[in-house]
Amino acid sequence: MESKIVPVTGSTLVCLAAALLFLVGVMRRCWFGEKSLPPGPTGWPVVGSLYSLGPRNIPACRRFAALAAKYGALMFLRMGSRPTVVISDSTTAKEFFKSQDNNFSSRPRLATGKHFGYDYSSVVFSSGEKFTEMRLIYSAELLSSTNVKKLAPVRMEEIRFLMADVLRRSESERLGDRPHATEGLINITSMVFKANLNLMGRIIFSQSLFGDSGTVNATPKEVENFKFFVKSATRLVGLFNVGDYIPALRWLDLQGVEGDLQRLKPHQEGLLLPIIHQYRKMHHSAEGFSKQEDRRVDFIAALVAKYSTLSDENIMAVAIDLIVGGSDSASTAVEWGMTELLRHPHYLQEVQAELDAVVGRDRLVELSDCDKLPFLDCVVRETLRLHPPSPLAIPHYSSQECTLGGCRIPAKTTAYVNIHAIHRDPKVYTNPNEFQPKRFKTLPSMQVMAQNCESIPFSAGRRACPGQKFAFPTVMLMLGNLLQCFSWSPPPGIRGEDIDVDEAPGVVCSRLKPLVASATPRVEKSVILDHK
Ligand code: HEM
Repeated sequence: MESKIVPVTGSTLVCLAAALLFLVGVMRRCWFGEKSLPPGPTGWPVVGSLYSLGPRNIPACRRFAALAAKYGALMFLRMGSRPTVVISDSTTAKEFFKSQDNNFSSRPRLATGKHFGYDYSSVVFSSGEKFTEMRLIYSAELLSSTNVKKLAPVRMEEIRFLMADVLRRSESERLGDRPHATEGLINITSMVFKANLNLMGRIIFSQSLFGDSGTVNATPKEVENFKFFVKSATRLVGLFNVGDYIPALRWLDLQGVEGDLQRLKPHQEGLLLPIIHQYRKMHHSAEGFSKQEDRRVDFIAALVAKYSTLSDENIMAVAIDLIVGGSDSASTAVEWGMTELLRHPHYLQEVQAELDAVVGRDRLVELSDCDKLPFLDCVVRETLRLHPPSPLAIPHYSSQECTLGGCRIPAKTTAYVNIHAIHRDPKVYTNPNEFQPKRFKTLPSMQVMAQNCESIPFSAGRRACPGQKFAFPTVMLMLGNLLQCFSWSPPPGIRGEDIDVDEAPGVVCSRLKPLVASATPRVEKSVILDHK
């Protein structure tokens, strides 16, 4: 019989090579007992599972949770060319933070870290020695227990400004100053965001960006540009930028992310650079900072005075970390707290009854009251459980191959801790999708639940939020004072339970649409306005 010679084409070679690779893989596993990767979607060549995640208008934490329901609490997928694991329950999270905390304490290098983190030098975006150095500076100069105590009066002042703002607005509503009914409503989302941004501005460079507290040396245009920068930065940090996951496509900048990042640079630097230069000049002047009373809790002043090795860019990077990360997450928590209380008026009344009993109506709620307000504490914990502001934390990145849940995780894997999924685990929480603050009356303390990774709104391990000690009371005090000073009701014609809970897609999971409501003062004006 005549033997047929099959011509060797390019595609035959590719098939042969693929078969050979597969065989080698199987043999390695047989001979060396190599563990397999965690289960997960197969994905496509080049794009991996990037486009299998579902509609982009749904927050990524929900898309990952839907996939985890199919593949399990430890899931492996390729986001473009990046190997990625997603952790979706407390058992796996506990193992992750216990056995792999060091290994996964880096951050993947994404375009936002290059631009906002000035070449990955900020706390949020840095890895390795730079991260250790920056975290130490944070602890020493800003977020230690002593410093957090020093910041309390500044926070109280900004909370008072917020109450005064709401009061003014509610009065103009009642006096019918506004031609359209909706114009007089309180836009809780924007007012609380403004208050938190002002608070972070005060802490970082002694200036508020809105209103008249502090001393703004920048021109109104520079301030406007900076506000625009903060809003845009939050949006950009929240995107899955295709160029980060498929490096070959980076130059195409399909979503325009790199372009936007470049364009924002003058906006962010227009305000920050002159402040840093002014501080450097003051530091070298004969008077130094000693006579600048109002700068005593100012973070940039401390960095300029004590860390001469930090460049202007390093300092801008940490300022941006704090402004973008600190203001948006805390205001998101307050807006969700108000949303749920408006949806559940009996809880709103219960908090107000507790405030009346403990604080009374002739002063504002202060930090020293927080320990005596157990129901308000439950409301804040339940809000952070059901609506964690950073539901996927910030991606972690491994340096070495390791084992997790009995599976092999390759080196250089990106890890997402799905806090949203962990907080809705029916094994830990009954009716996990419902807002039931009372559940925390019987559940263990916040510390114990954090150690067990059952309640981790601030994440856990080495990269856990360093702002927690400041942020939790901030949320409690903003919410407490909004409820103490005002009676709240949904906009006319809308029932509480009909207020939507639609989420914006992004790293910080805020409301999709701003929360608006009617407010009527329930304390004398003087309680808010007359302050010695
Ligand atoms: C309710 C408010 C807040 C929540 C829920 C929150 C939550 C988080 C979460 C989940 C992370 C990621 C941790 C990880 O990657 O595993 C984080 C990181 C961070 N947060 Fe917060 N945060 C809040 C407020 C603040 C405030 C007020 C500040 C500053 C004063 C702050 C500063 C930071 C910084 C600098 C990081 C990066 C830490 C690192 O990369 O090592 N946060 N936060």
